[in-house]
Amino acid sequence: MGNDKKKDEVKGKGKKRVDWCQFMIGSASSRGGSTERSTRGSTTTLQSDEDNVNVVVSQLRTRAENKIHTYTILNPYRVRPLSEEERSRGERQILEFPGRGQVICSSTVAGQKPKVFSYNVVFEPAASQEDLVEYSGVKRLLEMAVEGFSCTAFCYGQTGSGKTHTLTGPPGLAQGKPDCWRGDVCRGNGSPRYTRIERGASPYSQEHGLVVRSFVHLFRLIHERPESHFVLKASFLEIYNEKVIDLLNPGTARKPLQVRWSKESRSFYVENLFTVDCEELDDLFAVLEEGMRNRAVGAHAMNAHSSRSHTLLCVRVRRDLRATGDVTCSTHGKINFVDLAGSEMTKKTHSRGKTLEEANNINKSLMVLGYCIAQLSDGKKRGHIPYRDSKLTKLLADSLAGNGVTLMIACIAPTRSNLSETINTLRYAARAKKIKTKPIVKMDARDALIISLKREVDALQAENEHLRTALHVQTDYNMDSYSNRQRQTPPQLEASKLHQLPPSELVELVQLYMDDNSALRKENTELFAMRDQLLRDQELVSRENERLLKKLEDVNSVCVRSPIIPARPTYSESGSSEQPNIWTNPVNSSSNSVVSGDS
Ligand SMILES: Nc1ncnc2c1ncn2[C@@H]1O[C@H](COP(=O)(O)OP(=O)(O)OP(=O)(O)O)[C@@H](O)[C@H]1O
Repeated sequence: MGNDKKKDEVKGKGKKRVDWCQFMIGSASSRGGSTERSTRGSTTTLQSDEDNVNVVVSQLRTRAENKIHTYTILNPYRVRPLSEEERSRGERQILEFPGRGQVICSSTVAGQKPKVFSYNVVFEPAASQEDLVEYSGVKRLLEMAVEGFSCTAFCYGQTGSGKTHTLTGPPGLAQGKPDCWRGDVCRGNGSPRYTRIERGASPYSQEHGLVVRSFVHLFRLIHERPESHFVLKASFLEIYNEKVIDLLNPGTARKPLQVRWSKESRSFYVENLFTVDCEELDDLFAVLEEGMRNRAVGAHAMNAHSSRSHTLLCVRVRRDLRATGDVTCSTHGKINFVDLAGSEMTKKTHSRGKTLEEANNINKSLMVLGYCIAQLSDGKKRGHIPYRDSKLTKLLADSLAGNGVTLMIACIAPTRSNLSETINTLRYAARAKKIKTKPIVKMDARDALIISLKREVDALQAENEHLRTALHVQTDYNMDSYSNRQRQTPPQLEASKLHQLPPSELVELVQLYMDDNSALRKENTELFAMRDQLLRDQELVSRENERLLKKLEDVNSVCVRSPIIPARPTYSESGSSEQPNIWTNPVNSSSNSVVSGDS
């Protein structure tokens, strides 16, 4: 009851935004052509050749969809522009972008060589939020979530490097107009530096980040699949000082939620986390708005609106679709958006008191994440992975090494004063690039079983059709041969007339019955032998069918999304004698040999 009221409260907050959402959808699609300009045009904001980007995305497509089961984590990185404050201090951008996904960090020590890092996708300071959505691979991630994969997009990097900006835009945008901050105390912690965002109408903004744009794209994908029924549920939590707090139910700040291990799904989950059914795009916006308003934000020397917690916004996508015939199955995909709190050098941020405690907790959990990434990326001597050492790594375990697909966006600041943190982030990213995950579609065990049984039944029906055809020919032939060659059916007499027959005719009749009986017994033995032979043949056919079905499934799974191969293999037409028919019973020849043996 309380939950329902809360759901209505959260969802109701998004309702008045209908115009904004519709406008967003219209605007986003109408702007589709302009992205080309930003990658190829004179400004060259996205510093990577398009082919490179496409290679990344198509690798993801081929591997995940064809269930080849290894996938390298995508990790583009984004360099934020110099801030006004940095400019006023006379700081300069020290990163160079020579092209082909390279970034050069000039050394601060005289005579030392500059460090060169190389990536698939680099977003230079002038890259727009739209570029990020178009070329980071997040659209592909959303498609995969709709198809039933577990996907995660997260931003990491030092404090003030632009993680929150990349995910949700400038401070306050996801909740209302930017820069509409008040001096309210957030979450009653007594610190005047903690601010609460004033709500207000938020018109469409170019500054909206990955999350809002992803929501719009997600709904577009759903509308493009009218054959399926979708159910979306969203949750939003934060990990603040190693405590899990439900951002849609901030009362949990007093009684943090527990992270538990599920034996069934073999992953960690948050107990009693509030989830909201999202039937409309507005509902998702409402979840984002509510969560962003409740998250812990603070100020320190390096960022006036610094996130003091890690947040995880999860949208679960259940898809009910007709699998084969009248069987419906459900896939369970999800997309997580994770905004990590930034690593901090407390000397630089001048953290004290509460901010210092937060910084220590943030740094500790990021250090555990770093260990996990280092272990996972070391393919050969992969040892114990310390997921259990922090709440963050417990909740990201599945994204990092499980059955998920992950996009890690490394955010970096361009100035000399941040060089050592920048190099750390780039090293982190280089390690993360080596991690492999094994994406699989999540499906109900019951649904998966029904589908496989249905397939088996279809295959057996086809097989039986073959066998029935083959058996008809043999049975008719054999019955004919018996009646022609061996059996002389005795005349049918009524029992009452038997005693009227003369003894000689009676002897003859008994003889006839004895012959017929022995012929039938012989026929019976031969039919049994034939039945055994057919059972053996059937066994062979079944095995062959199983093999062919497996092959067919393999071929199908390889072809199903390939742009060059038709979605389904074309079976050879019945009239064509050149190509072997995939359904031809390979044991026909052995069945025939039974027949020829008999004749
Ligand atoms: N690409 C960008 N374009 C314009 N401004 C940006 C960009 N990236 C970041 N900024 C600005 O830089 C400031 C710091 O960014 P942001 O708060 O997103 O950093 P952060 O990495 O999330 O920091 P923290 O870890 O402390 O939360 C913000 O004012 C933000 O609007």
